[in-house]
Amino acid sequence: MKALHFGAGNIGRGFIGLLLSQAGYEVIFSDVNDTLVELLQERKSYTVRLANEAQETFTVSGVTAINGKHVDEVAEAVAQADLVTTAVGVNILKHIAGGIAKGIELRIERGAAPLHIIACENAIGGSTQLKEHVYALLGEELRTKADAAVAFPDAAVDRIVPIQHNEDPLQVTVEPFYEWVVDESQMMEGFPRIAGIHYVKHLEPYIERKLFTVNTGHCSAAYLGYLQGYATIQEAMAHSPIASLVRHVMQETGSLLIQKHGFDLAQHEIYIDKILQRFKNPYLIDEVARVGRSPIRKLSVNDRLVRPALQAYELGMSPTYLAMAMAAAFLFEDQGDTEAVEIQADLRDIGITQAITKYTTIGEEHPIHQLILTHYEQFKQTAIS
Ligand SMILES: NC(=O)C1=CN([C@@H]2O[C@H](COP(=O)(O)OP(=O)(O)OC[C@H]3O[C@@H](n4cnc5c(N)ncnc54)[C@H](O)[C@@H]3O)[C@@H](O)[C@H]2O)C=CC1
Ligand SMILES: O=P(O)(O)OC[C@H]1O[C@](O)(CO)[C@@H](O)[C@@H]1O
Repeated sequence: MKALHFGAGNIGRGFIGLLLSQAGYEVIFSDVNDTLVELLQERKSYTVRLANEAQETFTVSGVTAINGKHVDEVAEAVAQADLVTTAVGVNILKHIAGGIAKGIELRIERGAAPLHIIACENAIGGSTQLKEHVYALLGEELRTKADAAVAFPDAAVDRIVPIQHNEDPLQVTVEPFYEWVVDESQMMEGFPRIAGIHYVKHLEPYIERKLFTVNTGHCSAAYLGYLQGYATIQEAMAHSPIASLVRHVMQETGSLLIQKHGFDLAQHEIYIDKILQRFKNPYLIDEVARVGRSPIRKLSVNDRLVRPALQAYELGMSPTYLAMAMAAAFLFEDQGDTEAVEIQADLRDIGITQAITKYTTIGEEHPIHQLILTHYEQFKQTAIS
């Protein structure tokens, strides 16, 4: 069985590629990074190390790669695959849609078996978003045929894999924990289950619990850590006022999740505690710049800060800690991050009031807008204590 995975980066090699290989798939990566592609083609294997005391190491073998810049090669790989997965970044999905659309066309011409395409990105409805990009490239007749031949089940993926600075560019160090949840209600009948994936009938509670706890908490630690001058999440979380604020943010989203999805309070506290420990993992060095990356995406209406804040507000809560995290996001500067640079330019040109509305969609009349503004002004005056 062949799995074509888009994105031979940290999650691609350190999580999805590893799990699919262990489940018996021959993994073919598609990437636009020539070095990664050439090394995978040459060596056909790489190692994954667990970030714990034992430093257990796995060798993933029988893998190869194709260059994602060669669309016809990508299309042929899609046509021959038994499964397609992605971990390229949600903003990149539109760039891989062309090869996937051509591949689907080939599959339909050849009468190939049905295919599942699973986007493993930090986003609500990642596979659905990919489907929209792909379908936009197919004519009406092909779209109708694709409905019967291809499914795009949404997924939630959780494993912390920092940016790597290893001598061997293919080696990847990952935290021991992982969770991959797939919406089986969007799958086609008779598709073989993959060991290691948790299939659920309703994904929303799982993706919201993960995105609004792990990702909300993590980016809060990054933005607060940045304000305090820390370079890594481990350093930021060792500063107890930051660790305490991050817990408050997660408890705020926790109240929402418990009320909305009926999670058990005690179990959710345990979930939060475990995640705080994962952030502090002393065997990983996770840069604030990575975890805070793409602040425009992270401040957007359907992402980890604004979405839970608006939902909490609708349920009668005042999301003050989420507003604090958003305020900190507006102060995040990184010359290497085009989104952070764009926000800072807008702050100079249009000011914070209009920037809040522009990036979060939360208008000046909304109480959350005022909360963000208040925290922003406070952060500009005083350090976190
Ligand atoms: N690193 C982590 O801990 C986690 C990341 N994620 C999500 O996984 C996705 C990937 O994240 P990372 O692995 O950290 O990023 P990464 O930057 O390490 O990997 C992304 C890979 O995609 C490749 N790529 C870019 N454009 C491409 C294209 N057109 N075709 C094929 N490949 C292309 C890049 O060259 C890179 O190798 C993101 O959506 C992220 O939010 C989800 C859970 C955990
Ligand atoms: O990949 P993104 O969405 O930029 O955000 C980084 C996030 O990815 C993760 O590494 C894994 O979900 C989180 O630790 C972190 O919040």
